[in-house]
Amino acid sequence: MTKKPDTAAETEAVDGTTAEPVSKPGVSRRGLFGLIGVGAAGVAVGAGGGVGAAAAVGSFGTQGTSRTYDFFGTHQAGIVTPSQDRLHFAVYDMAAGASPDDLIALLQEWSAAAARMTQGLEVGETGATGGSLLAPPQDTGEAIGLPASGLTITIGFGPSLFTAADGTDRFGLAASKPALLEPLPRFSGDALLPGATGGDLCIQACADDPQVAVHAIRNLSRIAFGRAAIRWSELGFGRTSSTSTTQATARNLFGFKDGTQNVKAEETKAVDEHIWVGSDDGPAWMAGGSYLVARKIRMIIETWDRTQLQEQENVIGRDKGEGAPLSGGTEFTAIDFGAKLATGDPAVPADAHVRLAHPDNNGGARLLRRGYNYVAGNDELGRLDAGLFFISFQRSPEQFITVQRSLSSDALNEYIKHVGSALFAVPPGARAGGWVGETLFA
Ligand SMILES: C=CC1=C(C)c2cc3[nH]c(cc4nc(cc5[nH]c(cc1n2)c(C)c5CCC(=O)O)C(CCC(=O)O)=C4C)c(C)c3C=C
Ligand SMILES: [Fe+2]
Repeated sequence: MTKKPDTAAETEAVDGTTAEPVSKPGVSRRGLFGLIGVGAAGVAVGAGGGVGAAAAVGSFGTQGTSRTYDFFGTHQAGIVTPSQDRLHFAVYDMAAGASPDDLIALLQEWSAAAARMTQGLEVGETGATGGSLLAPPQDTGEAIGLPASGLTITIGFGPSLFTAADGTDRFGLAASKPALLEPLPRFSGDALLPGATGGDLCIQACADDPQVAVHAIRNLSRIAFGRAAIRWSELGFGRTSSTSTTQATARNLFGFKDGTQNVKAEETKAVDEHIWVGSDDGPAWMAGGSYLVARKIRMIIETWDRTQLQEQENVIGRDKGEGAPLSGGTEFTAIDFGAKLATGDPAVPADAHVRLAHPDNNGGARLLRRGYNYVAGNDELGRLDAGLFFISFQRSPEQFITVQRSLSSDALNEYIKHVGSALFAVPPGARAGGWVGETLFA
């Protein structure tokens, strides 16, 4: 298997934010911390500011894994940022009795810690080992020696943060709730589990090193202690979408190229039209933000693996090797939905996934998909508990709802089961030194 090299680190920013991918060889937490500790002259370490210092690197080497993305910017990083290899996605519920001030303080502390971790710095000034021997360290320490690894941290607000299930306005936010921020409707075939559904807040941590992503969620959860606790979380590997034309298309667990027709960061007009909330969309605090849909989709791997190749290709509507549409051409050839086989049947079947998901079939709706594979061992029958942790960003939840409704007759449904679901409003990025959610509380 050959893969195009990932050149994102060498390209200019595709994020539409200040979150430029910057390759900084040789910068690791241990090295930075050492430099900070001795007050190294000329080394800028402001929150979100990169540090250009040479130091020992962790076990993952320098190239590719040392890239950094600014936490601060017009939009939050982790949306049009070239999708990293790994995900740790965590959903939190606020503690019973938590006050509006607790929520504000939490968002401020999360933002400050995120700004440091995304630059490859430890949480807190004294980090994992520089503080008092009589106090718990500020940082948990498992990322010492590891570079930033392209870490992005993206924070979102669930419907229940604004109005609890019992109608309570716990944080005085009910009047600020976006009209469309409601739990997603029930879709045909949904088999949702409470342990992978809903929640007050989400954090999407993506990185090219799983330990860096897990370290981020662990430390943010630790900061939340007493104010919010994890409701459910998911680990993902092997990005199933490319979000930049600089990236090769990856494959999902069914072995198909996934993300070919994704919205890509370089399509700036499409990104503005389909992904970022506009200033006239309302509410004002969401301008520059987006909506995140998470769907945990179990894939019935064993059934799929016993299915003929031709059937697999008909289900998707593309060939398995090249990823080309069944109407002909190569991977990026536009699909010709009118093309017919010699038999007179459509080349791309009426119930093929790509036909039903295509914007032409959905009033022009497009999504920025940013999902990951997951494998959580096996079930009691020895079947893989595996699938796609689907994430999409869109300007309005309606875009996802339209496409998902269209997929009710998808041939793929025989091989998948939606077991988790959540929707979050992702506010715009924070100004330098500010915090995510500041516009909501302004
Ligand atoms: C509601 C949105 C979508 C869900 C849920 C979804 C699940 C899902 N998809 C695949 C595999 C593929 N999807 C592909 C394309 C594709 N999928 C969606 C949306 C959802 N997919 C869209 C909008 C598109 C693009 C359609 C187009 O414009 O042509 C493809 C083809 C390659 C590609 O273009 O990305 C594959 C393969 C699985 C396995 C899955 C659930 C487990
Ligand atoms: Fe799909």
